[in-house]
Amino acid sequence: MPPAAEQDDAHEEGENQQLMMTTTTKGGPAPEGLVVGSYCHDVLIRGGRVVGETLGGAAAFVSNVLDAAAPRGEEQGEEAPFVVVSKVGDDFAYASAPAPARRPPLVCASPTTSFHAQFSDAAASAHAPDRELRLVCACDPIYPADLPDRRFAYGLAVGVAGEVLPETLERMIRLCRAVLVDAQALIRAFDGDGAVGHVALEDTPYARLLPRVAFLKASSEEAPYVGVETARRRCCVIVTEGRDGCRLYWDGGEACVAPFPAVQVDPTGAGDSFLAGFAAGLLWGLSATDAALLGNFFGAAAVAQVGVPTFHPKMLQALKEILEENTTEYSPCMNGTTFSFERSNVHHELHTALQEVARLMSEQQQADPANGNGGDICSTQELNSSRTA
Ligand SMILES: Nc1ncnc2c1ncn2[C@@H]1O[C@H](COP(=O)(O)OP(=O)(O)OP(=O)(O)O)[C@@H](O)[C@H]1O
Ligand SMILES: O[C@H]1[C@H](O)[C@@H](O)[C@H](O)[C@@H](O)[C@H]1O
Repeated sequence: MPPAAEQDDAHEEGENQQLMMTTTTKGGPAPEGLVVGSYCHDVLIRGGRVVGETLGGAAAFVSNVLDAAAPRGEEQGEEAPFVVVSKVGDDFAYASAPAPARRPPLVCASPTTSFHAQFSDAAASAHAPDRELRLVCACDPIYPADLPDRRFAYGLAVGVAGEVLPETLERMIRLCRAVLVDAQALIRAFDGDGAVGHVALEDTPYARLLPRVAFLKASSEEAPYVGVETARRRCCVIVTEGRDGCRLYWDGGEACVAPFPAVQVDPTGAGDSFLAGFAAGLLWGLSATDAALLGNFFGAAAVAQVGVPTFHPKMLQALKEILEENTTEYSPCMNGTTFSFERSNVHHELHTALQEVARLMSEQQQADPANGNGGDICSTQELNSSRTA
């Protein structure tokens, strides 16, 4: 007997089933998500010296943003409805940090995934890599059997060290109606020293799954390995462009979405926070191009703080009001067989309102940089030399 959640797979195959997501009227339960990818240890190094140690892993940044911005139904209490499947070792140092404390990882015999991020002293340009990453330890992969045996409205595949296996992504696609994937989960390769490189997506076993993925996000560094022109015929591709914002490419159209201003102190987690903000925007019922504004908003918020950012409750309240004003139903753009991609008539208003919140947030951080440091041990001052305008 197949697991309960897979019993009706047979009739769904060939129906592009993950593009089907029912509309939920506001006031009803908000759609539940599945986030797959491991938390990790990030060691930040500059000039041969450790300048910070922080919680990392896309799952940590993603949980943080979904908790801040995903809609939640009145009955669903304080926490946004999503499950995280993540693996760490018993050396994991951040079990009591908010994201892992709320959604604890599976603890296994291998050590926690750990990255050394080497920051260059040269001022980062918008697209050049501003750090070199080296994988120092890799925890166990996440297997299909590690995923819960039930259905989810949406899934986020956000591995950092190849832990989301092709068969795990395939199972996510079966369990979730819409799957959003970070290309870094699919195309990273590590040399003998752990240095992070990339392989062409087309040469990986993930390529055949693309037509069943809703959105694929890649950084501008990863985009050439994704092959945007081929990939956009299979799913919507979003390329993030650092302080220049992002671009969306779908079959038949594309859009450029403006960034928000930020004083960058640590670029880590910008892409992760972008993807979660984008997913939250879709969940609120925005079109993909409008949802990318929320992605850019959270990407900018991420770079302004070291490690997983903290958000001021007043900022979150303002954001909720803006989203409630500009949307009518959860996920109406995910019904039927097509997403809505185009810029809508709320785009401009949404951008202006979010810009005002971003401005207040940035003023607050400038006035009290300790606020923005989220309690991490890395000195903002030390990383400030990588500031971008
Ligand atoms: N300096 C910045 N100013 C404003 N917004 C930024 C800045 N850097 C990044 N962002 C926002 O964050 C998004 C993601 O950034 P980026 O393209 O650098 O991702 P990334 O390279 O995948 O990041 P990471 O691997 O560190 O998570 C951008 O599309 C943009 O919206
Ligand atoms: O914590 C970070 C973050 O999740 C980044 O997005 C990823 O590129 C790094 O590998 C990871 O260490």
